[in-house]
Amino acid sequence: MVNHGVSEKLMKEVLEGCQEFFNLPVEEKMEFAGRDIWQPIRFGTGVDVKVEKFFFWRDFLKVIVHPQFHFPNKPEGFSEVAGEYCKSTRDVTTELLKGISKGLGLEECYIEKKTNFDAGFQLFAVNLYPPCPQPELAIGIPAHTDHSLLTLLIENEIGGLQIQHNGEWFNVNPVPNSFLVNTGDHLEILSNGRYKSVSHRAVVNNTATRISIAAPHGPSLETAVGPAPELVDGENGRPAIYMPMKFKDYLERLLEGRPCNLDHVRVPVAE
Ligand SMILES: O=C(O)CCC(=O)C(=O)O
Ligand SMILES: [Fe+2]
Repeated sequence: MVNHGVSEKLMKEVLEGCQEFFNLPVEEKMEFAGRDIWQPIRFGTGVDVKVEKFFFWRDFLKVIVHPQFHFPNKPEGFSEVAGEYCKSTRDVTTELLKGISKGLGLEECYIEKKTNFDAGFQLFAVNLYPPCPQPELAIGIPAHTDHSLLTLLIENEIGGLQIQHNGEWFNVNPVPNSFLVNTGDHLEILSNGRYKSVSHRAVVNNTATRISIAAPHGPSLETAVGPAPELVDGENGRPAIYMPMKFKDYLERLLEGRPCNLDHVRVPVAE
């Protein structure tokens, strides 16, 4: 997505801030280490975690930035830049959700209202993928779908993101100053399958460090989103294909590490 109104300067500054954060001494970053997904600021280093035959070749920083804004207090000035950036992605997402609501034949604020978006759960999730000597033996992030309604992603100019379409993987080439918008599980649920949650992954390379910042925007934690009744018509072959689940519970299921969380809420199809 281009012409989104977020300044090139802000995007550059936030990427630089992330680089400076990862450049901090390990001890300082480890102050934020943790496994609890509800910890507001969480740093992790995945380089030595073994998953089947592959290694997760990335470090990450995950921060809960909405409904309450949290942020590491270093490097200096990073929190202010990130605060402005998070607000900008929220504004862009709100506009997109309005357009999507209208496109589905619903009232403009439909998705915002149904998901209690004003109190929506938003993360600032940064991934740093260092060069990997044997990229074919590692993965940055394995195939997954995002839990959100929409995720806005920016990256430095090093490719690595791939999306799956009809069973095949395609490279997403970085377009400067653009957002890559991924549709997430909750848009698929709310639209009763009209929007598909995109399966994606990140691969690594042996030459350059890649940084990506994902901004997943979701419903409020207390809201259970189900298919919009307006988009369900059981008698005409469009039954509800998902069941509502409170977003907080949905996120907790992520801990089970299933590749596709939508399976938890799919309505079983009668034989
Ligand atoms: O690094 C990327 O491009 C993908 C990141 C991602 O999918 C995520 O953080 O959910
Ligand atoms: Fe993702």
